[in-house]
Parts: sequence; structure tokens; C-alpha cells
Amino acid sequence: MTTRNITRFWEWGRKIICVGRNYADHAKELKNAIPTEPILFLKPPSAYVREGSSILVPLYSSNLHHEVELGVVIGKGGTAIPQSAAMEHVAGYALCLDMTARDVQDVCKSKGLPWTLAKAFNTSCPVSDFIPKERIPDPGNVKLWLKVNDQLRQNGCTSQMIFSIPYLISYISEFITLEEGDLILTGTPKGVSAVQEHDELQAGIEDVVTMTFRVDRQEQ
Ligand SMILES: CC(=O)CC(=O)C(=O)O
Ligand SMILES: [Mg+2]
Repeated sequence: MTTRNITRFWEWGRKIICVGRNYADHAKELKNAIPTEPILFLKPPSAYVREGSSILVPLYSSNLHHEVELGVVIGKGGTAIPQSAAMEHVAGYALCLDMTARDVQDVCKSKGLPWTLAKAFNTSCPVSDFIPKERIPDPGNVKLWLKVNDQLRQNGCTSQMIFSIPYLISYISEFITLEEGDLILTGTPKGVSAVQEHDELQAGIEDVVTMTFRVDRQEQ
């Protein structure tokens, strides 16, 4: 596959690897410790949702949160990629939401169970159009924002990330081989909050992309 047809990466059925607590201000707002190494979890490709379709609140959750994040789209696979070569493996970026059933996550955390049902349900990964690498020359200094019904809730910058994109690519690829079309969600800044059925979420990367999603409840 070439980078010419990577633009619809969400159709490839590749892995979505998510980084948790990569912003100290978000770790603090949820009263979590600041990590000393990346915290990883996965979403399946069935989590993808594109503009024009709704984010669905799972039937088992009454506290669905938004988390706006910069996504990194892998263009060249690899294992144990050194940090110095990491950016050569990037095809581009996407604006992403890591939708999280916070009530379910809290229960999982208290019982020491995996976060799968909190993080990996259908429509838990809304994504923007593919953003070619050239449009974001410095991914370590990108402003992200999110509004719910026109009210600003999240406003952060990737310069606040604890672990940089090259570090994350190198770290992840030590354990999980990266493949062309994989997506890495790099964590969320502070300001996460609950969304309700009929809410409208707007998010953006300053000067690069915006996207809009409506929230609906999953049908019984
Ligand atoms: C506490 C979390 O849900 C971690 C996470 O996903 C993040 O972006 O931080
Ligand atoms: Mg997240």
C-alpha cells in the first residue's frame, strides 16, 4: 500500500492503540498518579465513527465522557523502532475522540479489571479526515479544542504531553508491532466531561481541521 491510499485508514481494520494519562493536568483532574511510563490500551476498528454518523451512548453507561486527542497514523510498520527513526513511520494525523464510559471505567479501576467496555465499544473512536504529515510540521506543538453545545470544555496543546510522539512510537513498537494504517491516540488534556443524548460535539486542531458529531443513545 502507498501513502496515496492511506487517506481512508479507518477502513483498513488496523489497530487503534491508545495512551492514557499522557497529560499531567488530566491525570490530576481524575486524581490519578502521573505515569512514569506510558499506559496503553486498545480499541477495535469497530470503534471508528465518521462525521455524519452519531456517537452512541452505550446502554450500560450513564456517564459518557469526551476526550479530545491527537491521533498519529502509521505509514510504515515496524518493531522496536528507535526514537530517532520514529517520525519516518508516520503518514499523517487525525483529530480523534476517545469516548469513555467513565462510570464503567471507575468500576473496572476499583476492581482491577481491564477497561475494555469503558473504552472499546462501538462508536468510541470518532475520527476526522486524514491529515497528511506535511500539514502538521510540529506535532509536538498542536492546539486541540473541544466544545459541547458551543461551550468550550477542552483547550490544550500537545506540548503538554508527558511522553512525546517519537517516544510513544518507539515504546509501543517494542511490545506491539506497528502496521501501516494503525492509529495511535496520544492522550487527552484536562477538561473531560459528560455528554448527553442530543448534544453536539465540535472539536478542532487549530488552523488544521474541525469536526462535528451528534450524540445519540444506543437503541434497546
Ligand atoms: C483515564 C483515562 O481514561 C486515560 C485516557 O484515556 C487519557 O487520554 O488520558
Ligand atoms: Mg484517552
